[in-house]
Amino acid sequence: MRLSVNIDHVATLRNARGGQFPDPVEAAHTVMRAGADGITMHLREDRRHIRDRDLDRVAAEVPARLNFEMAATEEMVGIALRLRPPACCLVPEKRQELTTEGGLDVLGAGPYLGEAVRRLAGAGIEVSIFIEPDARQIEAAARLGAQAIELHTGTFADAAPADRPPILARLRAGAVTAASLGLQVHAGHGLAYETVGAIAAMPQVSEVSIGHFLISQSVFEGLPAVVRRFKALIAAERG
Ligand SMILES: CC(=O)[C@@H](O)[C@H](O)COP(=O)(O)O
Ligand SMILES: NCC(=O)COP(=O)(O)O
Repeated sequence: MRLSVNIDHVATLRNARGGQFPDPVEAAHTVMRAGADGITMHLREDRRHIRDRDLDRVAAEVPARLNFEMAATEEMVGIALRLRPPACCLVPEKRQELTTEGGLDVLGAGPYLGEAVRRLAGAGIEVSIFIEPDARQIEAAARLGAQAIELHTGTFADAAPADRPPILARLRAGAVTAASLGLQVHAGHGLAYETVGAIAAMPQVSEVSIGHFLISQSVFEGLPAVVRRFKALIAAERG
C-alpha cells in the first residue's frame, strides 16, 4: 500500500511569513528519501497554501508519483493537462472552509464533472474522485469513468474512538463496493498514527494520503521519522 504525503501545510507555514522557507519542494525530496511512495498537493483556487510554482517545481524536480488534488474547474483542468501528473484527485472546494469538508457529490454534479474526468483520463492521467462511502455515489463515480475513488476518512478520524466502529464499517463496505466495480480504492483525510492502521487493514485500499497530522508531528519528530513511523504502522497491517 502506498503512502502519499500531502505537503500542503509545509506551504501553509512558508506563507505565514511570506518568505521562502520551509520549501515544499525540499519537503517532497525529504519524504521521498524517507520512504514515502508519492506526493499529494492540493492547489486551491485561493492559493492559500500550495502555489502554482510549487506544483510546477515538484512535478519537474521530484522523482515521485504526484497526486494533484484539484477542484473540477476549467482552470484546474487546464493546469493538469499542462502538467500531466500521473494522478489527479477531484475534490469539492469551498472558499470559506478550513479544509475539505466531505466527499464530492457525484450524483448531484452537473455535466462538467464527467467532462473533467474524460479530459483528464484522455490525457493519460489516473483520475480519482474524493467521495463519501456511499454506494450510490461510488457507482456514479464508476459510471463517469473514474479509475479510482478516494474514500473520505475525515469523519472516522475526527470521531471519538467509541464512535468510530460504525463509521469504519461504512468505509469497509464502501471499499468492497468500489473494488467490486473495478475501481482502485484510495483513502485519506485527517489520518493520524491512531487511525491509519484500521484503514490500512482494508485489503482493497491501495493508497493513503496523509498531510496535516504528518506535517504537524514532524515539528516534534522530524519529517523522515514521521514518514518511517507511518510506513511501519501500514506495514504492520499489510506486511
Ligand atoms: C481532499 C482532501 O482530503 C484533503 O487533503 C484536502 O486536500 C485538504 O485540503 P487542505 O490541505 O487545504 O486542508
Ligand atoms: N487526500 C487527503 C490528503 O491529501 C491529506 O489530508 P490531511 O491528512 O491533510 O487531512
